[in-house]
Amino acid sequence: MALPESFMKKMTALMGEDEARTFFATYEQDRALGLRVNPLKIEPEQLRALSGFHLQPIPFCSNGFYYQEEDAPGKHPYHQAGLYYIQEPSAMFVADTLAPQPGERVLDLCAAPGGKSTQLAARMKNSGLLIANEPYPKRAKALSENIERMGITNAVVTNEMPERLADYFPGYFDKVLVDAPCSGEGMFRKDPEAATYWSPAHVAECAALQEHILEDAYVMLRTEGTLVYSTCTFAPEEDERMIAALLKKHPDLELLPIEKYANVSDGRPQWADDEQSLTKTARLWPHLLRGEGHFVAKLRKHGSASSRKQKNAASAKENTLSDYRAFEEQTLCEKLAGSFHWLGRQLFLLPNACPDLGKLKVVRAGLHLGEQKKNRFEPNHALALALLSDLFQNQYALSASDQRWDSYLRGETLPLTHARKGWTVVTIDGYPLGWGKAAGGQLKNSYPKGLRRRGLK
Ligand SMILES: C[S@@+](CC[C@H](N)C(=O)[O-])C[C@H]1O[C@@H](n2cnc3c(N)ncnc32)[C@H](O)[C@@H]1O
Repeated sequence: MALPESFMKKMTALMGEDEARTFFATYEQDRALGLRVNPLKIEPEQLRALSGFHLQPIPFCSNGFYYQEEDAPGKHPYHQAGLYYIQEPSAMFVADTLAPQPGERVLDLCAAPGGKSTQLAARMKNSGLLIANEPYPKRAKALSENIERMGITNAVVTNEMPERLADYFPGYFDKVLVDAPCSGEGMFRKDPEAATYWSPAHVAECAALQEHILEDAYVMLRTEGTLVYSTCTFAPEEDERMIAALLKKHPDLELLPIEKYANVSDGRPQWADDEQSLTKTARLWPHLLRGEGHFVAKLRKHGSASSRKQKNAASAKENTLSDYRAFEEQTLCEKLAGSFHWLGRQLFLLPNACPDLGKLKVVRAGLHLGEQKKNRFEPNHALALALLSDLFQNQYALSASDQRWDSYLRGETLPLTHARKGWTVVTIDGYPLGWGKAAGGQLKNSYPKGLRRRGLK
């Protein structure tokens, strides 16, 4: 592929001719394709056995696998069931570096379309609070759909600028990820268009934006909290130099070592201020491993953090839940417990100890249970995707070898062989795909209109 000339000159000056030649040669090779198995729903061996995909472990990411183009996992109904997330292999290294634990408060500040958020939530085992934020509304919607598909229940998706969140959540988070908007040099193979709008000026603009975002992230970190900063670019201005400047500005930040294995490399201090501790940062290079370019830095904040007293979000009163409870009794095998919360007529089950979300623009608040209609409750798609199939009383079982799944995902009505009525979950080899409503010998299709046929044929 054609690379911008000034990019090639710059990389040659940085790397030296020999390394630059090997590096540029990767642009003539096919990129590696990756998917990450969703441990909230399935184990890798089960997926391999069920799907027949040609999966090979990605050595630098737990649950990450290379697949072959012919597997076409994006067109498979298991994708719609949230059994995996298709993700660039090197990008999978980042969330494991932050390593969030169940029960923690975690912020993913630049989160769309959700590769890293869904990986963080899986590591948190749906326990604790993940705020997944994206300032662009359309991208926030895509993020929210991916959170839903993967069956994540502990995430609040917000659509805010970082500075507004920083006013709201000073000193609040145990862990913060800034997967920054960047000049994308590491993705030229995946997204050749990115190479066409590359320029030195764009690198400088990105660096200026990243500096602001990092400042807001710093404010939101509690004392002894951990920050991970990542980009998918090679530009030192956005990588080592960004971290060198951040450390100078905030001497209470400590750069932490990142464990390097499987050809993940050290950052390059000689491209910044020669501060040797920058070797603790990590670089993933396409000529050294099977994946695109990435940079990752991990830091701890030792200084004090100002904080704001946070109220918890108000719980709905039980007497407002009667239609939901009637639906639950007829449809689910268990009563759901926790903090129920109304946003207008939409009912959510909030993550534990969810803060009051006040005037923030919230796209999703935990598990979206459904909508209050006149005298009845209608379930949301998210509820079907968040529970395991044995928690639903009525199931319509499909298999990947039976093309009726295609009709279902296209929004068609399915025939029934029994007279049972009511909300029914449609499954694919035992994994929920969505809702249907049984009546008059048919299963009416409730697969969301906006998702129909997406990624299919
Ligand atoms: C590298 S992408 C994030 C990818 C995502 N973390 C994932 O793994 O799927 C950077 C994101 O930052 C968003 N962004 C752009 N400007 C921003 C800003 N000022 N503050 C926060 N995020 C911003 C972009 O819209 C984009 O979705």
